[in-house]
Amino acid sequence: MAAYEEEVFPVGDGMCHEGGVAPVKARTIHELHSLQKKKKSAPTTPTSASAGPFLPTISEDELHWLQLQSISTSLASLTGELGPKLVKGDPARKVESAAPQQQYHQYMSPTAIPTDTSLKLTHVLHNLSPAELYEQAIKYEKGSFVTSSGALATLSGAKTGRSPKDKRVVNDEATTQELWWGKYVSSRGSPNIEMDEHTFTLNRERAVDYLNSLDKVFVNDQFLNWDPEHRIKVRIISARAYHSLFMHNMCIRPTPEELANFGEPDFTIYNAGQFPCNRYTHYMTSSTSIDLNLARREMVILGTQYAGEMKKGLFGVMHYLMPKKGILSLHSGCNMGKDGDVALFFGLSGTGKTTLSTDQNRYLIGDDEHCWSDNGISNIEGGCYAKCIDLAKEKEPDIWNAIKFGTVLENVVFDEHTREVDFSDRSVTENTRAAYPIEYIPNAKIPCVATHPKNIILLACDAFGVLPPVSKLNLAQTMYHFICGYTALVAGTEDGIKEPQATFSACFGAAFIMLHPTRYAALLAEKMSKHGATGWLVNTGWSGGSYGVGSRIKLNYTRKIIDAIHSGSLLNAEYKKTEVFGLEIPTQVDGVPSEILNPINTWEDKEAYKQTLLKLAGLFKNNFEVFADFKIGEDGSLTEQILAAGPTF
Ligand SMILES: Nc1ncnc2c1ncn2[C@@H]1O[C@H](COP(=O)(O)OP(=O)(O)OP(=O)(O)O)[C@@H](O)[C@H]1O
Ligand SMILES: O=C([O-])CC(=O)C(=O)O
Ligand SMILES: [Ca+2]
Ligand SMILES: [Mn+2]
Repeated sequence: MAAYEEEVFPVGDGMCHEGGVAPVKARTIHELHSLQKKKKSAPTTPTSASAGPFLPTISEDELHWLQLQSISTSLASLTGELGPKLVKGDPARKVESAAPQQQYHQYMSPTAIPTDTSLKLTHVLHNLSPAELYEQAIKYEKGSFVTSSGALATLSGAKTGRSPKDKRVVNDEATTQELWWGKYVSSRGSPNIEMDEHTFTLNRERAVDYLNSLDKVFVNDQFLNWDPEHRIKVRIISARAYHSLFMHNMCIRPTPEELANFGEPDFTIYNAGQFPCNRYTHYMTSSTSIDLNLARREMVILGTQYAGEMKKGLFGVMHYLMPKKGILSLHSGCNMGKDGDVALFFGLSGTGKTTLSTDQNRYLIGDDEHCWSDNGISNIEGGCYAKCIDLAKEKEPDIWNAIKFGTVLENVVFDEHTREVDFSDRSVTENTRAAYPIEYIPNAKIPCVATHPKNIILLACDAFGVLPPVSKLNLAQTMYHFICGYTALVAGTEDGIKEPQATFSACFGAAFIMLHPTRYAALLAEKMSKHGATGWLVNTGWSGGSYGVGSRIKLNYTRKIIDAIHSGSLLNAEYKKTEVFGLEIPTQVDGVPSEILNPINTWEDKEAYKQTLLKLAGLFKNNFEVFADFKIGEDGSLTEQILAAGPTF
């Protein structure tokens, strides 16, 4: 009581103090604000072994100067004009003090002629932290909100998925020989449609001009591939905080020391997604263009703001660079058991790579993109990209809990007042996504590397409902199904689609591969036999009938099947061979009703089952015809076996 009275009625200096606490140590509001911020540190991906203290060898001013010089060079036109005049920091923060020469950097070419662009200042927001990017997004980007769990909800605009038909690759002296070229996009064909160097330059100029016309650009300098021996330095220049935060989460984040020593990037993305390409430009068939120039090591994005375009664009680059070194790049998830057994999860979009590699009983190495080298497996990325349509806390607790501060939530719908997300709402798109740093999964293994895999799990979401929930594959069958890359989903949003749509996508990722599929297949066969890995085919799709009659296999059953693969118990189970596809199916799996293991048991109409099975077998046969002429590996001896591993009917 006495103490309380003393606070309210202070005695001593005779002045009236409010609350009696020590007064703030500032005399002006400006001074007060300057007290609020401490010296900044760069956000990083944690490394298990501490990198040691950051000991800069040059001053911070010099470092910023060098970084701006490098970025100005990236943004300079190829015509030899002046590069943009760059300054670090938010344009909303005034740069009044110090002489302008010390403030900005500009790329100078000897013959440079000033242009209006080269006279203005562009602010560079270089490797901002998630908090800074949140502020940028919320202040300046319509459709950006903090959700009740702290994630940043954003809209990707008109495009809510990738645009494979708008991808172009420069056909030059080197690539004309090396790449797997296609003329048009089909689900089974090559994704690489050519463009020439000149047209690339036109689109590059368009993107660079757009970016240089802005008051500010975001620049991310980051890494790909957790194997230090094969790491790639990437720079992403973009116009939206959403894009910068997405890549911050998805690529590997440098330590302050690594950022100081970053130097020049190995690959640069110019993301001018808000600005369309010019439809009158040669090779353009829409207002969207995603252009890859492997010689220049550059990618240009025009006319789409979907962030997955950057993620998968870089994946394509890895699919080119890695096989050149004998390293296999894989569209797969990866996790590791407590005893060190490693599993890969292959599968097309929506088949369960992220869901099944995120397992509370195992260490997560990565959910989507890996390399298999002589050193073992390494994740390419620093984050995960989970589908979140119908996400439920009980079924996928780790993914649910990862949707917190720092996570980008794309195209979800939320309560306007509470900001609670309704994961079942498909109003914007079916393809709602969460992008979060990998360390948001509690049992992620950092660094994200592992030994050679013991199990290779091929995931197919078979909406025809005729593939068994699990089958054991021999090497030839594994190769056959890897080359086929089958899945069949039902487009949930489109009216009237009752029939499942079969998709065959070579190597479970034809949209991203750069070389002929047999090149990757040969590497997989070589590595699987060398390291003695076992292949499995897991159907995460329909049971008890096709889509419309049956239902999707319970996630809980699929998890039990995966558990039995990991533990080794399924390897020693009793097997029966199926007709047509010749798949070895177990008679029993712990925690799974035995009758569902052979799909015919779950179909009421056995005749319909047989017809559907033959129909799917026919689709497999047609698809494989284009690969029948190719030899796999040096002597091609595996080719005959692979051809024989398909369905017979
Ligand atoms: N039995 C099942 N097994 C796996 N996933 C299931 C199952 N039943 C339903 N699902 C749902 O299917 C979806 C699988 O999506 P997931 O994000 O794992 O795809 P992905 O293979 O990682 O695709 P992408 O390459 O596009 O990221 C999830 O939404 C998951 O909840
Ligand atoms: O790239 C995307 O948009 C999502 C993804 O992982 C895939 O489709 O394989
Ligand atoms: Ca995924
Ligand atoms: Mn993917």
